[in-house]
Amino acid sequence: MAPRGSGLDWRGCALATPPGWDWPSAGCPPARPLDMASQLRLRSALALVTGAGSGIGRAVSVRLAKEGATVAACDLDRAAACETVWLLGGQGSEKVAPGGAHTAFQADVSEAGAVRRLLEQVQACFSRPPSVVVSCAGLTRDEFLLRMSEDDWDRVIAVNLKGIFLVTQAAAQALVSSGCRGSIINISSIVGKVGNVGQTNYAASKAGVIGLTQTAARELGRHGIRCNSVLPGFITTPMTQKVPQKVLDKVIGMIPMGHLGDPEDVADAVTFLASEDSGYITGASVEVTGGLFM
Ligand SMILES: CCCCCCCCCCCCCC(=O)CC(=O)SCCNC(=O)CCNC(=O)[C@H](O)C(C)(C)COP(=O)(O)OP(=O)(O)OC[C@H]1O[C@@H](n2cnc3c(N)ncnc32)[C@H](O)[C@@H]1OP(=O)(O)O
Ligand SMILES: NC(=O)C1=CN([C@@H]2O[C@H](COP(=O)(O)OP(=O)(O)OC[C@H]3O[C@@H](n4cnc5c(N)ncnc54)[C@H](O)[C@@H]3O)[C@@H](O)[C@H]2O)C=CC1
Repeated sequence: MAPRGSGLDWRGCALATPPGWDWPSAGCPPARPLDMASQLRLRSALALVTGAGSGIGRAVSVRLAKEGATVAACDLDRAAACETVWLLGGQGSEKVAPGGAHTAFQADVSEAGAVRRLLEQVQACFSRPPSVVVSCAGLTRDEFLLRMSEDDWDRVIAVNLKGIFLVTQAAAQALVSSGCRGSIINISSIVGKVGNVGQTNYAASKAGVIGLTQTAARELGRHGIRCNSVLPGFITTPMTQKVPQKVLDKVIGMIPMGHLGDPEDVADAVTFLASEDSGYITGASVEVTGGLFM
């Protein structure tokens, strides 16, 4: 906590003051009463993160935990989810998880039964539904339209769109039946807004996520459940490693901020939407793109 009269705000950032100005200790503006506990915007939250085993989902898990949330880290890849929990300092897997510890779960979000079991396991482990739900699980199967297979279309839609439908529905059902408020954040993509060569399947799935989330926001607002989409641009993760270098070189030149984003850039936006700092925001699409395709 910044001492009174230090010219620093409640976060310890320098206040914009005229040169030579010295905050009179009695006269400085009331800093937001802040102790360590109130710095933790999510200290009472249970957060379910899908796709938590890599890239953006892992960064989201780390950031939410830093803000005090208990994280249920879910991934198709159990080992990757456990590695994320280890990074958070948690011990468990759903078999031995002590209540409250960060915990790893395995599920294929494209399968209805797996998602139903996931929400059952999370509630059995923590005796409550997750009040923060972040759907990061996703994949690409890029190909030109003229050559794209039905399987490439089906798998991308199943994971990226149906998976978010299943997780959003199961989480909302648990929250509504328990009378709990919540914040659901679905990871779309700027591709869902503008399309992209080689991604008819992926673009359709991500555009669908936006419409799904806006509709969920309309239906769930009355229950105190907010639903928002985040639309990242090119973010450095294993997913973008597959992009041909010549395409990557071209797109970097199109980004007003001149560089690719990091998973932590997305995690910061997600954490804002998860917290009460965004308490009157629902149905929004938040672009984290460095200005690409603004
Ligand atoms: C003028 C360039 C503008 C680039 C704009 C790109 C904007 C993308 C923003 C995305 C931000 C969010 C990303 C996200 O949500 C996470 C992801 O989805 S990461 C994966 C993104 N995927 C792609 O961008 C597709 C990349 N392309 C490919 O994987 C392969 O090209 C493909 C499998 C589709 C076909 O492979 P192949 O048959 O081997 O053809 P080439 O690779 O040789 O390409 C032929 C030709 O087409 C050009 N090209 C390919 N992809 C793109 C593209 N996305 N945008 C523009 N041009 C593309 C490629 O450069 C070649 O051009 P030549 O002039 O013939 O060299
Ligand atoms: N990296 C980027 O530039 C961008 C990524 N996104 C989106 O962000 C999300 C996370 O992507 P990244 O972290 O970059 O990718 P990533 O490939 O690093 O991580 C994706 C994670 O999802 C998991 N997953 C895949 N299919 C699953 C399934 N059926 N069930 C459960 N988990 C599954 C994978 O195991 C992996 O751990 C995705 O939805 C992606 O579409 C959106 C815009 C840009």
